[in-house]
Amino acid sequence: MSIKVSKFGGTSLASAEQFKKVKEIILSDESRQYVVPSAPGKRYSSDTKVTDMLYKCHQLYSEGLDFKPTFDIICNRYEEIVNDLKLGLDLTPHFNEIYTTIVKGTTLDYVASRGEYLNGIILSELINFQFIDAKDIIFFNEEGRLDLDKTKEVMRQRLSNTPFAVIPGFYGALPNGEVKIFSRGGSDISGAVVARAIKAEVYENWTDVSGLLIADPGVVNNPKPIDKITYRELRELSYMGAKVLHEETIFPVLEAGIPINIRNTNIPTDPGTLILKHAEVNIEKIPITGIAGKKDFTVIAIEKNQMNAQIGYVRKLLSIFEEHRVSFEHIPSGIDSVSVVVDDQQLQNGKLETLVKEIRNQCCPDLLEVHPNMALVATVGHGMAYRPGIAATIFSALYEANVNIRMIDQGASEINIIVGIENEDFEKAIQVIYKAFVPEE
Ligand SMILES: Nc1ncnc2c1ncn2[C@@H]1O[C@H](COP(=O)(O)OP(=O)(O)O)[C@@H](O)[C@H]1O
Ligand SMILES: N[C@@H](CC(=O)OP(=O)(O)O)C(=O)O
Repeated sequence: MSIKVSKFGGTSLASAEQFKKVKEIILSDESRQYVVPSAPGKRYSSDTKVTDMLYKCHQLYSEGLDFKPTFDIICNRYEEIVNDLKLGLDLTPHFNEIYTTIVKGTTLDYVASRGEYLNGIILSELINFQFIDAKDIIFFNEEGRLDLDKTKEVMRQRLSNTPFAVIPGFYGALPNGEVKIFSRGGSDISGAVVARAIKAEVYENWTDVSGLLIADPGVVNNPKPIDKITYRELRELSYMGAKVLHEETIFPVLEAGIPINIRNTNIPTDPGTLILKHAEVNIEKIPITGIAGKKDFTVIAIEKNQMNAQIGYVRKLLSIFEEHRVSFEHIPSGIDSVSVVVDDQQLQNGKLETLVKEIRNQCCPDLLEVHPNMALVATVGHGMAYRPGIAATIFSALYEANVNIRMIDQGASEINIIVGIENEDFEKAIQVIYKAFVPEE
């Protein structure tokens, strides 16, 4: 029988009202056997996610400050949900255990994971599915990377005896049994792991939008949804900032070819977006699949006469980044020039100054310039390889909007054109590229 794995994001489980919608969705289709919840997210734009409050509790405790008021707000949020759902569930023993574990000096991962843990307990009670703690079936190795083989084996065994279960997202266990979380937004990965282990027919990812949209709805007004998209296009878009799915979500399901279906909890009749190995490209209609971007990068630009003839020059340059454990996003290059694009988060605490000094010493460039406050905008789509003029359309749209392009990079895959622009031009750039490709209704 075909089985669906359904992950519900924080916005889908932010209040009792949202829990009721989730219950209806799950119980309306009995193939929805495994459910992966996130922690309660924002109920309105100025609200705070429970996960953020849990991080805050850990931070306050670590600084020797009183975390009880923040902890109480978290407990009240869960109690409100339980009361409004009229569940005869007493979460007090769980709250007490979490509180005393924090006071004993536990890890950030344990504290952050409790949002999903508590939501899992509530949801399992509401829909009458068994609760399975993710730490018993999702495993990380010593280095903190997901151990998919062990996870698949243990999870398959466990789920074969449990036809209907709720498995909290976002965390698993290290070999020593300690809780370990994925990076932020990682419940998406938990859902993909469960789907892979049981070879689900589909991995449903329920959120607050009707699928992946051509651009971020916070930047473009009412962007069109994408019906179908390939795993690779999704990977490019989510890596470049389309935050509806965690950028690593595709890896567990990729090889097995399990489709991902992004759906809207608030409008469950909408078909959403299907993410597949191959998707037909209708380049006549809209020749691109999506646009995404991120702010806050720095470009370190280097010029050296006859760089192309100096064997090992770029290797020497990149080894400086490696030595200082700084990863880079792109390295666009010319004959006598090369630029290294780095996320600002990698350059804090004096790292930028150290890198610049080392590059000057070891690579003796003719010119070294640092361009801060850069944003990257990626226009993605398989159709690009088949239709000329895509780059020209992007560049003329940006030119007409007076956006200064500082860097251009087209990966070897030909499904992605990335431009580097000033942070302040970020929104405008996405809006004009969208307008250039998507015909108005
Ligand atoms: N290209 C895009 N398509 C759809 N949503 C996007 C896109 N870019 C950014 N988003 C944002 O992602 C949000 C959903 O992701 P997230 O807040 O993590 O949801 P959840 O809580 O369900 O996991 C949407 O509300 C939307 O604002
Ligand atoms: N609650 C975690 C994990 C997660 O995936 O959440 P969401 O599904 O709401 O993005 C976070 O905020 O990072």
